[in-house]
Amino acid sequence: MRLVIRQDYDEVSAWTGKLNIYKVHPMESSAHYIKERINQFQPTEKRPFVLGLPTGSSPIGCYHRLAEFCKSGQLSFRNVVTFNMDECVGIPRNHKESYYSFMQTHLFKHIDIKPENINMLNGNAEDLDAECHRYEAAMAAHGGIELFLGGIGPDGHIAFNEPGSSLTSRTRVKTLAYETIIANTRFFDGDIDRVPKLALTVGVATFMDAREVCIMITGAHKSIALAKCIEEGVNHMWSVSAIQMHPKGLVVCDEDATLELHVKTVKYFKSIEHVHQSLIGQENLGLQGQLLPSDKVRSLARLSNHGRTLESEGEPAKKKTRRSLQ
Ligand SMILES: N[C@@H]1[C@@H](O)[C@H](O)[C@@H](COP(=O)(O)O)O[C@@H]1O
Repeated sequence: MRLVIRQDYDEVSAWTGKLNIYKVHPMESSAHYIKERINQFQPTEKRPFVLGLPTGSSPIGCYHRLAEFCKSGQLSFRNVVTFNMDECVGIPRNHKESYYSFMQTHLFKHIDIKPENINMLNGNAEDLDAECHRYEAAMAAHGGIELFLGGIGPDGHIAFNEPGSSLTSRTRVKTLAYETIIANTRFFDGDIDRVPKLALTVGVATFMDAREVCIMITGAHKSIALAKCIEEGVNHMWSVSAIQMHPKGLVVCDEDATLELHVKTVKYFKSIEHVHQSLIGQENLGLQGQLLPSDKVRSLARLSNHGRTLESEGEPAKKKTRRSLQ
């Protein structure tokens, strides 16, 4: 799993062009990352790129940047098929707080996606269980999800997989946690009676089945969840922690979200990114395709080893060990 740390929400959403202290390659932040993935895939009508999408405040900046890419001709959604991860039960589709409306407002009406390529769960279906089965079958019929983008709640849930959700869960009807219902009153004029208590959601296993997953985590209020996700074991009480089992998992977070991580963990992932960029993003380091000079590699290695004794420039390890034993 990779952890990419950006300065703030804007940098997590989309690289803005300004350099941060780590001078990291633009494609690493969410919108650029998605653009690169879709463009590299070279989707066609017969072989579309299948993208999983979340709602919430976390992806809004990323969606706006994707729309800009589309307008400027750097990206097209013509051969992209999308599957949203969840939907509330019992809210009319055109209600301003339905996830359908959210997606129209923030992404779909600004891009060139074909309406028939948009897949969303129907929270008003007569048979909700059958609707969930239909959704799983539709994803499978498209060969599965290529890249699933996600956000999390402060309690570490992905989609609506509230704490205690089975890590093998599939798309299903879910009762929302009291905290989530309270959090959602902000969308319903503070009136708890109007807040949906049920939702349809992809399962943890549905999400993790994607060939690649990318989770955006911003804000100090999600820092405990990030620490649980990164530094502790896989645990159904923090469903996002299942990402540890994913062969291609990426978490993009801001500095605020790292508050509860060990300094050592933050330094470790930053140093890994340095080395990674030295191999794939040379232009940002001013290197035109050649490998980093050895002194740079040595100083990066020192960083990534958290201060453990390392051979220093030109000095054999043996000599250093002897000296430190004296
Ligand atoms: N079902 C959604 C999740 O998919 C989302 O990740 C979470 C956090 O939302 P936000 O990004 O606004 O913090 O809210 C809801 O619970």
